[in-house]
Amino acid sequence: MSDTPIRIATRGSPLARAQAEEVAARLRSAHGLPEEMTEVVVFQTSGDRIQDRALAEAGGKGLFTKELEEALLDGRADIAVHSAKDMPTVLPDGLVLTAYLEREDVRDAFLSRVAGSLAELDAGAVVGTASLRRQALVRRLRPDLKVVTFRGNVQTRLRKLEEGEVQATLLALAGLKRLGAEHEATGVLGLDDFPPALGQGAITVETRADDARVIPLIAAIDHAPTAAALTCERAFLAVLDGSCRTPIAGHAVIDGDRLRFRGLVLSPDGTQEFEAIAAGAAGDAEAIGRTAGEDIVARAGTEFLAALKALS
Ligand SMILES: NCc1[nH]cc(CCC(=O)O)c1CC(=O)O
Repeated sequence: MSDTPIRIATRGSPLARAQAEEVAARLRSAHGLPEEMTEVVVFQTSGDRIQDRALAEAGGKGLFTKELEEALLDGRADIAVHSAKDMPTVLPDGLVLTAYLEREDVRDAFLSRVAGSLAELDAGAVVGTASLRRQALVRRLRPDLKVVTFRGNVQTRLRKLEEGEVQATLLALAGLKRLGAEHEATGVLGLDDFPPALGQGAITVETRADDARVIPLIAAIDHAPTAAALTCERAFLAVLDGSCRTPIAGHAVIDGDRLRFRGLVLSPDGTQEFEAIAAGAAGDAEAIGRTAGEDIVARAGTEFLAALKALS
């Protein structure tokens, strides 16, 4: 191997940097590389610049990845580290997802200073979240709450919670854990009531498709069960993801060589939902996800899905 460092592109948020450092550390330990062989390079993305509106309004998917992918394509970086949840289902030509690290807890955390759980919030209490999935799931469980769009990094959100701007918010437990801020969670939401976003809790590594030096190095840190789960979830999303305005949730679980999947599409107000449950061999991950997506399209009808698109 040449002794040129592997340049690792990341966003600048504390969570993104922590994830990039984790990939760097795993790469060094998998291959016995010295510290100076990995170099984390920070890029600002549009998603980081836009702070005043819901991301779906600003263009949705791709906002956290585009600038990192441009850096890969023009050779300013060798790999890009992303939250799998933020990855569009279609990548630019010439780029591939080469590895997934072992998945963290996929569940959402409930954070509040005034209630121990979503069920304990007073009627009319304000819940802040920018995620259409979380908005729809909250409304489905508690139509009496007031749901508002709420952005910013974890620190900003905690401050707004402290100042009483909202009575509760929801965040991925995985992100809190990676930031060493798990203690900020008031509680953890159950998977039945609160299925995660496709890809939640998983870190993925993107490379150039023709990078013969880096691809074998990255492949060594891939976690096969996580990769199978994510292949299923991304296939499901690819069928349904006509619009980033679609509240959509789902989760594949690998148990030995078996895969179980549950996917859900909701109306934004949480009153309508379409669920698909599927299982099969882990080796058929992609087909299971795709079939589950097609099953929902068939039942929900293009009309329901088109109505969601029309919202954007
Ligand atoms: N959309 C932002 C984003 N992308 C990934 C995570 C958390 C970490 C993960 O799911 O792996 C978050 C923040 C959140 O949803 O709380």
